[in-house]
Amino acid sequence: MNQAPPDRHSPGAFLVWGVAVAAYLLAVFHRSSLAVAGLAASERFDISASQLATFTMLQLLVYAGMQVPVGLLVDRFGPRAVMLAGSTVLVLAQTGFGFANSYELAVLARIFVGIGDALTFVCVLRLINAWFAPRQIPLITQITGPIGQIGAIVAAAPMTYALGTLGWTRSYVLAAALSLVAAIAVLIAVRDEPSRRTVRGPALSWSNIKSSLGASWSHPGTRLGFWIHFTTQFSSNGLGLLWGFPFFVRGENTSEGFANLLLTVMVLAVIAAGPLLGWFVGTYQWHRSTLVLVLVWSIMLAWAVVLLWPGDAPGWMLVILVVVAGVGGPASMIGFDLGRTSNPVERLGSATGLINQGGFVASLVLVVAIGIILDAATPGSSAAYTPEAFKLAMSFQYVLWILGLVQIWRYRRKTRARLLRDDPDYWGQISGRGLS
Ligand SMILES: N[C@@H](Cc1c[nH]cn1)C(=O)NCC(=O)O
Repeated sequence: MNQAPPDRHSPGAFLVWGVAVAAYLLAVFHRSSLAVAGLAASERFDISASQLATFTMLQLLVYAGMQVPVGLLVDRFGPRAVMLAGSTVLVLAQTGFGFANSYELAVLARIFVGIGDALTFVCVLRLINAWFAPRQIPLITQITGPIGQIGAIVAAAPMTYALGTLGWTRSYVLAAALSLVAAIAVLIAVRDEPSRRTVRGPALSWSNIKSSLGASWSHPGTRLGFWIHFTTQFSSNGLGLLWGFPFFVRGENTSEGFANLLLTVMVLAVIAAGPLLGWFVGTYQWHRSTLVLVLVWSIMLAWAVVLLWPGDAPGWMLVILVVVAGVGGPASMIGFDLGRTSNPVERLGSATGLINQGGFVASLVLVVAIGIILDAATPGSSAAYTPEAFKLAMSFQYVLWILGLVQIWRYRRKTRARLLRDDPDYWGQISGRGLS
């Protein structure tokens, strides 16, 4: 007889989750710790703006490229071991970045920051699945994403202060020390499952890898998760990671102070929206992708108003834009919920890794495309980009949205059909509350 799923989390779940989320928050902190150090980095390594942007692009590239291997590692060695490796790599990489005295060494260190960062998030989701009851998982997952994003805020002011008072090397070594504390906490407090400190999956042979990835990817729910992640988060990532500040200041003629305020409001919207979306996803499972469609249309509409506004869009409209675009961040977490309900727990790592590539690939394409369009639309080698060039560059987002929406539409139909085929009673079990 099938056992009913537990209704409550296991004892100790919040301790394990708290430590894992702290390690993830620190990973986001390291990911973002260069954003405020741009000027100091330019001076230290004697580099141009495009060399500086290379750091961000490389980090995104490494992060996205690592997701599938990381997912496989989590399924093989369990989240505890992989998370421990992630925190350790971050300690070494940030220390290396602190001592790097050439651009090449700094790039190498940043690549390892990307690797350590990539090793963390998939583990957190796997731990949530092992420790919480199925009905709690959507909410806890949705809260996790935004809490992690607080790392980006924490990176801003304290890092600026540390760089100003302690100098480059000591600031980055101090930042590295935080992840050393996280590594020790993971070692002591995290267990892969309530009943076992460590779990081990099948050996990583080619045939196992092929069958695990093949099985995850062939389920339309994993693909739907990928395209949801792809379509929802690139707009806020593009603004937050690189282009938001220059777009507001040069493209919309705001003051620098207001541009910073807009980026802060965006992070606050991310944090506030997480629990609301978590509640919705947990309550209306059947309507997960409908919510995503409505949110993506809203983001597209807000951008259309700003880009088509004659002259500069008013400040209040820019506030609406960052709030609506910001909600896309937590909305991308819905992709992971699709991965969860479409894959058995032994394949959750690889499914999560596949899905998590989506948003970061889209963000990378956007960040690069905006740079290329800005350069092409600006005469000579000048970096004095005009508002018109910015409007054209930001319009590139519609290419990604249209591609993403078509794929979401296709795979949501297939996912619904597959879930009902696998379990004809699925609708009966969740009706009134909700599918994809
Ligand atoms: N979508 C993000 C998380 C998020 C939640 N709210 C805003 N952003 C995501 O994919 N996270 C993975 C990671 O490593 O950060």
